[in-house]
Amino acid sequence: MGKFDYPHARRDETVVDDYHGTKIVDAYRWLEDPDSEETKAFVDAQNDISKPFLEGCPVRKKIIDRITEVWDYPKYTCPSKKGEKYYYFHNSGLQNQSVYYVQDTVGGKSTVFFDPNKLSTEGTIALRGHSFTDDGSLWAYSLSESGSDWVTIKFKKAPSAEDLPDVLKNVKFTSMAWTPDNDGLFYNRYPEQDGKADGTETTTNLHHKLYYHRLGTQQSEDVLVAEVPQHPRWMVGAEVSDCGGYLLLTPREGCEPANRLYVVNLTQLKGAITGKLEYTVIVDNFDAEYEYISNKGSVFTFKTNLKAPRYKLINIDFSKPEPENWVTLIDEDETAVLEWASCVNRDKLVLHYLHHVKSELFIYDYASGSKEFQIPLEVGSIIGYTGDYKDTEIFFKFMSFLTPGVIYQMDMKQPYEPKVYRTIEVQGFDASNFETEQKFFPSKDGTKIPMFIVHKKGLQRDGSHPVLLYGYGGFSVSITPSFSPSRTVYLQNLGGVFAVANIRGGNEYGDTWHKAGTLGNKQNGFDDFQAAAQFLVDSKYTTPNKIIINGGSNGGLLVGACLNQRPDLFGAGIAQVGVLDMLRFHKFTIGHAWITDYGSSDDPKPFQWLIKYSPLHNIPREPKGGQYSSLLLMTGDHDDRVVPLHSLKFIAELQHTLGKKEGQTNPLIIRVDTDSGHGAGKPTKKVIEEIADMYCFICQTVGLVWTD
Ligand SMILES: O=C([C@@H]1CCCN1C(=O)CCCN1C(=O)NC(c2ccccc2)(c2ccccc2)C1=O)N1CCCC1
Repeated sequence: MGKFDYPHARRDETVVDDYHGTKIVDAYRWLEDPDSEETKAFVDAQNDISKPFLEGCPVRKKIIDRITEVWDYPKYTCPSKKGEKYYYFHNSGLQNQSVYYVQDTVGGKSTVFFDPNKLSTEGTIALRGHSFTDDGSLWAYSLSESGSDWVTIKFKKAPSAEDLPDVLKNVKFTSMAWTPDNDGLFYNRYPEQDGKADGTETTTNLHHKLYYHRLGTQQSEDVLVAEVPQHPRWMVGAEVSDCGGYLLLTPREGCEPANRLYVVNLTQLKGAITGKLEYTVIVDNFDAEYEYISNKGSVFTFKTNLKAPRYKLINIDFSKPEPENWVTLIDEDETAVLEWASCVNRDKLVLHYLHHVKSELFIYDYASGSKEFQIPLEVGSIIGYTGDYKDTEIFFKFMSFLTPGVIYQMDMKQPYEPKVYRTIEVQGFDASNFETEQKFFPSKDGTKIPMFIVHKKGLQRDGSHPVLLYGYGGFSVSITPSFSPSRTVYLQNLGGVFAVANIRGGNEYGDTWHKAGTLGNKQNGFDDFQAAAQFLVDSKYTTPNKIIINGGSNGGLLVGACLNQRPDLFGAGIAQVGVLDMLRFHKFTIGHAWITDYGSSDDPKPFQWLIKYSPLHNIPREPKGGQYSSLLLMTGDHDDRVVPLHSLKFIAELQHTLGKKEGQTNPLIIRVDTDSGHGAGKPTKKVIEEIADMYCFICQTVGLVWTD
């Protein structure tokens, strides 16, 4: 590998911050301005290096053609009943966005209800959220452009799909809760801000507010119904109860599984909604999360982690809301984590548990909280579910590393008999040639960590195989088995082994597991991931120079931190839309919401945690093993979840520190895509291009060999 002639980037070492007495230089602070000519020139210069390198892959065309071929299979979601009709999303294979269909009966003739592909030539306008009225006669939907978190809410009649003229702008992280009379919708928006609000800006998002929009009026007439001016970071979620009688307000401060709980009795709300809503306080602390499931009159059921880190269901009677009157309906399980619950047919509950990272699905009697039935499942994940408190049927979608998808239908009457409604198939992929193992390995502190390993059957454990090791490790996000068509190309044609380490910080074993990978414990997750790699080496799957670590978002931080700490353990890393400047992340867009997992450098103790692992501030001058691993950073110009400046500053610092060293022959490059964001809603064309570039990168750095 020839050495790279990295672009020159101005270093301004006069930019020095004082963190509680510690001086920290921030030499690439100027890269925090996405609109400066200097930053744009830096991005172009970086793409001028990465693009030729990625396109130089000798098997690039084979990779693109095979990923495209294997991707081109029909995809479906579970049908869901709204009013008298059934709706489902379907992608014929390579459509940039899935299309929303409506039909009279399940499996009957269907027509297009909404096709986002018609809204833009490149498919960069995506459906981000949507909400039907309880009777299915109206549909509110939110659209995002180029991957930004900013959305525009629009409305249609259902099932006719006739457009309504209402348009709501400046909306982000929004609830969409209809009032029972279909009069209007509760939604969230931020105050107007100076400058751009298209996803390329870095402006911080504060003062999330709840408004009520009456259908048929202008947004300027919308009523501000709730705000928390004294807590600008708080976000005010809202939900209307199944019965339509209550509005639940659930303020949160960021991403912690914890919220306050206020309630408004909508039936007592005389006349129209004209101003701030009077609410009753049920919970006024962040000790736990309370997620609404359903209610019977004033008795409300919530999923909570209150003294139950693996979650449980409780009943709160709003006529006597004091905690001493709260009743546990379904207690916390000793090992499995309650992930979600749903009321169906008014008298049943469907509960989804994660048991050693595998899905379990149960039917409970709502009134008594007694378990009635366990739905038999293969080893894998339930990744889709539809059901309604007033309907008698449910649909659920099963997926695993080697199962593209199976949708089941089940009626809520005994004897419970789930029936296969639809099997999703991928032409040319024969799952019987592969196998999935689940292993448990000890981390640095002895904690047992689960890991899934997927590979061709009959694999010789001779240390010769490349391993793509994926991780996340934060924000109570569990990484469960899922099918990826492009991964079959890596397994089949590149002879790779794929592994997912369920490191601490996720929700795999409940909130204890989450907390064990956050704040002052964040290094536990990095230790877990490094131990995963060591386990794969010791078990003779691979050798360090054949391990590629990959993660996105918080997983991008994982990759950056682990490469800094153990460049000798990893041949390559791919960090997508990563959080890499841990001292300044909270200053941009919604970054302040992550303080719940990371802490803030504004406070002395969290500063001490952060400075120890922040990727930007811990690049090794003399990397263990002789050189830094091959690194590909990926980001997009409209990523306003994790702003691109993280990746720009990190690659600049890396190339400055290591790029000129004789021994640094591994590439240190970045790919900055345009009209692209954090990931949600990314058009299929861009998804395939991104994955192809990733495979081209690992082919050329770790030395994968293509076999047809
Ligand atoms: O993107 C992220 C993290 C991961 C999970 C969502 N997220 C976010 O940054 C989501 C940002 C907006 N947001 C909150 O700050 N709280 C959420 C929420 C979402 C998921 C989990 C917990 C809270 C919320 C607000 C109001 C009502 C309901 C929910 C929400 O949507 N990161 C990027 C890098 C580090 C973390």
